[in-house]
Amino acid sequence: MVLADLGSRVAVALRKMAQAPLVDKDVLNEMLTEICKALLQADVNVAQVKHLRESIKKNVDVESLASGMNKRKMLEQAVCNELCSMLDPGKEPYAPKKKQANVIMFVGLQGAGKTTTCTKYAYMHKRKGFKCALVCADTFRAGAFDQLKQNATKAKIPFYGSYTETDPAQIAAEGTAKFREEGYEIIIVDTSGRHMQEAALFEEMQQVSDAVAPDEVIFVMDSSIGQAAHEQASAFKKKVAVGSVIITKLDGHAKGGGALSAVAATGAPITHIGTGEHVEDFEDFEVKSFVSRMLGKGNIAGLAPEMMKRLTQGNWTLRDMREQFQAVLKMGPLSNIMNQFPGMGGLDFHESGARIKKHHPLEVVELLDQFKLMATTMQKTIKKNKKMGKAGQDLHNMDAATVAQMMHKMNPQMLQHLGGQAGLEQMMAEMEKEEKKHGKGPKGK
Ligand SMILES: Nc1nc2c(ncn2[C@@H]2O[C@H](COP(=O)(O)OP(=O)(O)OP(=O)(O)O)[C@@H](O)[C@H]2O)c(=O)[nH]1
Repeated sequence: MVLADLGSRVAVALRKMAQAPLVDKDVLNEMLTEICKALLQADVNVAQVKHLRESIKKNVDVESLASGMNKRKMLEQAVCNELCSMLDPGKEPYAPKKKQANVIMFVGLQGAGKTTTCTKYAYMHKRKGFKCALVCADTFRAGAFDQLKQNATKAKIPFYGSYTETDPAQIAAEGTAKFREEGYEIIIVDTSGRHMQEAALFEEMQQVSDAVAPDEVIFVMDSSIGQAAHEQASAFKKKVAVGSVIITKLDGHAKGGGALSAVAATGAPITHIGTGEHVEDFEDFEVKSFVSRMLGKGNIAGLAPEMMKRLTQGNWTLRDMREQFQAVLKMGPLSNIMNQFPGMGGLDFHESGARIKKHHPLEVVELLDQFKLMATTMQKTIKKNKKMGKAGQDLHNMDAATVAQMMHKMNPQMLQHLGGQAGLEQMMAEMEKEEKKHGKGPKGK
């Protein structure tokens, strides 16, 4: 996802600033300009970027930075805090309660992923022990009921809908009443997608809301919506009481910044993110860990030091990989583990995890080859950079030819997932840091 690109661009700007011999107002301004440019290009709302810039300028004391040792850390923290406060409206989302009916209404633009997300939400809560049911109040899109029916059946969740009734408020009222009577705890009402220009549909959404009196309204937003996100989110908020937000399709190549900054328009917290088309591709959203993952501040040390050590030292054998995979599988979904690695936040390991579990020899070999290629390429480049380091050149200033050569060698899909050149550079820098920590760095460094 492009958000990983944003993270590495912010990290590059911070690093450049930390390397400056003297940090004065000009250097700070230059860094902020670069960060703001990156944020705008990721579709973060213009007003919010302006606010972030002003707030950092106000809160960071350039004089103390000039004499302090931890310039980069301090600024990184300031940027991190600002991004967190942008994503955190400081409000607790609605928490469904057991042993009572919680009616949750889903709203959003056409194609945002509401129907898919309704099932994901129901499935997640079902696994937490709630008795869940789905109501299809989308009479606008032909096939909407069939889609919900299909998803619900697959996830073994009861559903309600109609092929003949055309009034969505009527269906919603009937469905919720039926499930209330049957003692369901989470009753999810899926509504049709609409644009703010479609006044009649907005009216209809309000009628559905009046008919079911939801305990919570969830606004579902596609991460690729861009700068329009703010305006659309505000329009929904004006009509119904949006209590929380779910951002979908964060697995794709969307810039993401627009949807994230729309949180400010609704004043509602993001509770979950959609990361794929499958029912399990759904994660809880936690602001701090999301921002630090986005900025590439993963947690290698705490999670898989042995794995990283072997990779950076070049002792990466097929046997090692098999053992590592087995250990990793015990720890949870592979995507969760790999996302802890700086620079790997955008990699799609969902498929990989599924493939290992199947244990088909050919598929496992193909997967291992993919990793081996990456490990070898990284190792070679790190060695090359050690030489460059002796010649007074640093990894961070790796010449374009080296990067181009490396990009050429890598599987284009993997490269894309790594966030392109910027993501790759950042990952290499983090690996070099790890290597130094393990005492294998070039002499005198
Ligand atoms: N990659 C990816 N695709 C998703 C995600 N969520 C939904 N989709 C896909 O997005 C498309 C639209 O999703 P729907 O659930 O039909 O959207 P909707 O908001 O109900 O659509 P309307 O009823 O027309 O408003 C489908 O092809 C889904 O599979 C996600 O998190 N990642």
